[in-house]
Amino acid sequence: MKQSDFPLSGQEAAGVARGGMQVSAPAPGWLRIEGVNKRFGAATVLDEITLDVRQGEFLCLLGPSGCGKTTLLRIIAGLEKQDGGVVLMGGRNIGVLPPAQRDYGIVFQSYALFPNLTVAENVAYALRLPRKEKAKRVAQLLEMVELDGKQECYPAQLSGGQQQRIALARALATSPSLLLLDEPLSALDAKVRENLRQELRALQRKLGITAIMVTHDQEEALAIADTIAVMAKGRIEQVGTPEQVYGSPRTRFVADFVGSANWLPVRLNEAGLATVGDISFGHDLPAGARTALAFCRPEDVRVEPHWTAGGSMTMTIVDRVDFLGGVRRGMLSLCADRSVQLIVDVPASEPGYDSLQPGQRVPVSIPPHRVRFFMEGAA
Ligand SMILES: Nc1ncnc2c1ncn2[C@@H]1O[C@H](COP(=O)(O)OP(=O)(O)OP(=O)(O)O)[C@@H](O)[C@H]1O
Repeated sequence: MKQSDFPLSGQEAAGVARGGMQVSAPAPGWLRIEGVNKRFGAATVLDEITLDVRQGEFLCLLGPSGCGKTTLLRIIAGLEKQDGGVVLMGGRNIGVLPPAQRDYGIVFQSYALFPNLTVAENVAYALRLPRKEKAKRVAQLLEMVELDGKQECYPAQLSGGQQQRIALARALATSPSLLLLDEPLSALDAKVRENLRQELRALQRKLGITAIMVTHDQEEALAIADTIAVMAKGRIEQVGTPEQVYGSPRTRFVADFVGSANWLPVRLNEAGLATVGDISFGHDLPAGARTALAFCRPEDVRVEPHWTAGGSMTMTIVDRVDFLGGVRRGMLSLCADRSVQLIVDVPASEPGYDSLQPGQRVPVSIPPHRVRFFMEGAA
């Protein structure tokens, strides 16, 4: 990663200016992916991926279409062969084993159930047990996914959400150590998707199983994961908790992909303070830098009831207001420089904000401690 990819604020900025961040190496995970590469023809799809997953952790691989998430999951599963690097599970090099000898269950977006087999036969597919024990285990698994009584149904007789629960029961049938999930909720409608997401998380916690889920949906990843690995163009941009990747993105890509972002072009004024238009953030930029991009989230911007000149407050013009349910999203521009735009989220239920109208002038403030600086031109 280039030095300029790091956001710069306070101590961090000082650290970078002194010649690079001091990052202590994390302890290797229970599942360790080390230096994994993959090419398809001339295209590099995975570029030196290194990732550690703790036992019992729920990790989401999050990124836009084509960034290599599914390929990485398939390499862990042994459904695709890496060109370089290793995959270790509990210290064992599973990267050289065929899929059947790796200890995992997998769920795909398309359910991948056998249409000509009953629910019970689908769930029991991988079970090598005597008949009676098999029936008992199937009943137990169906109870676990709240589909007891559906043993004799065929997949086509079930809803999408129910079919995905069956696929989950089948993946868990042999009590694997690892659960791999490839966009398992993408084909479902919003309400079913949200319910199943919560149930999946509750079940994963209850069983204590390690889970890796591929998704391109940042809201889903934020809601379900212990840890998110944000990917772009075959590389990992950041690994962190949902709070870390949302609140302290390390690259501009992560800031833009996980949630909405405000980017304000700041420059040093004569007093050495970072300013944009008539706002001053009261921060020094990193040594040597005269310009940077100030980043903050829409909910960090405050619409103020009264105008006070100076500091982190500025007068803006409301260009547009969208009602998004829980929040109203205002698109504003600075009166001092109309080319600088701000996205502002205000709680829809708060009195006063429902009267925000296009063309209106409103004072807003951006608390300096909510702002992070990125070098201009960084990825
Ligand atoms: N078997 C294959 N042969 C050739 N190219 C492939 C193959 N599988 C994947 N790719 C290419 O590799 C890149 C990464 O694909 P991958 O499916 O891993 O991405 P992804 O992040 O999971 O995206 P999506 O969410 O769209 O599936 C894409 O450009 C894809 O077209």
